[in-house]
Amino acid sequence: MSETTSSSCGAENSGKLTLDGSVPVVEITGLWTKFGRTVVHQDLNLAIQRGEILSIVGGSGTGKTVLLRQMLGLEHPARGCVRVFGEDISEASGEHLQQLRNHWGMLFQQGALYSALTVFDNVAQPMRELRALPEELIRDAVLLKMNMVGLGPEHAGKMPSDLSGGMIKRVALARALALEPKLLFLDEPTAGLDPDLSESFVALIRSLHRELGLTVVMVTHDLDTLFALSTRIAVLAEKHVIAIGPTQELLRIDHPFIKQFFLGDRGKRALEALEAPATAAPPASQPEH
Ligand SMILES: Nc1ncnc2c1ncn2[C@@H]1O[C@H](COP(=O)(O)OP(=O)(O)OP(=O)(O)O)[C@@H](O)[C@H]1O
Repeated sequence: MSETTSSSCGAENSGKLTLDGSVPVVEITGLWTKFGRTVVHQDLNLAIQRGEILSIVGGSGTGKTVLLRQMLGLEHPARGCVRVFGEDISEASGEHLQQLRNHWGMLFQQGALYSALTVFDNVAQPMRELRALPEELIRDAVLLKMNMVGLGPEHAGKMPSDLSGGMIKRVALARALALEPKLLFLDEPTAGLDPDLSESFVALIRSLHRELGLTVVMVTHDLDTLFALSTRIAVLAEKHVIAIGPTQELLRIDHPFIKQFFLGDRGKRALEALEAPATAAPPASQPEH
């Protein structure tokens, strides 16, 4: 747990979430995160607008995951303010915090499925936790979510240990979308996938983002995924966001990390691939076996 002193957004929570885009979906101002004497974030500012795919990049240990954890209310600011849907996340508790959580989905790096539950039960789990939905409705909703991520009903009874890496990601994504969130957090969404699976998963995220009008916050080291999906990229260095903007704008910034990250060999290759004519990627909804 990060060290907590005085987080402050300057005003009390209204108890109502602002989902209409009239305020940023996530708004971080003057954030400090500390672990003992280690300062991870220092006066960090970041605003994420409705509908964008905002990616956070930075060197190893620069605090990307901790920043995601701040947005999820899993870490506390030492100073500063983290608002999600207009509400101070560190002041939200109980039902209010649960209400906030119901409006976002999180895809963890390893998929993080419950190994003892079937595909169906994994996707159903957030709906069952609400304790308000009848089982017939859950059944239909689970099959719908599975279909959205390209998984047919024949996969419903499988256990996570029977699934390929790509299928695990799809099930985890279906679970993240179970409660029809407005905001989706992705932590290394394509880690561990081979290039073809990675490409089809990126296509899936892109089409769901468009169809569902999602706001997406992503951390990724994979430059192909980064360039293919991001509408804006926030660069974390020197304990704060040193630059934010679309890829082409960042390429013009004269900063050693940005130059090395975007215009190093890997960056150049990924940018060239992006500019090359699109190859025939499998349709996003194509079932995976
Ligand atoms: N619970 C914790 N206690 C103490 N220090 C922590 C804790 N969590 C993270 N840190 C430290 O905070 C810093 C940022 O960690 P974080 O995991 O956010 O980095 P990252 O940018 O995601 O790195 P990577 O790209 O390597 O995954 C690191 O120095 C890490 O050791």
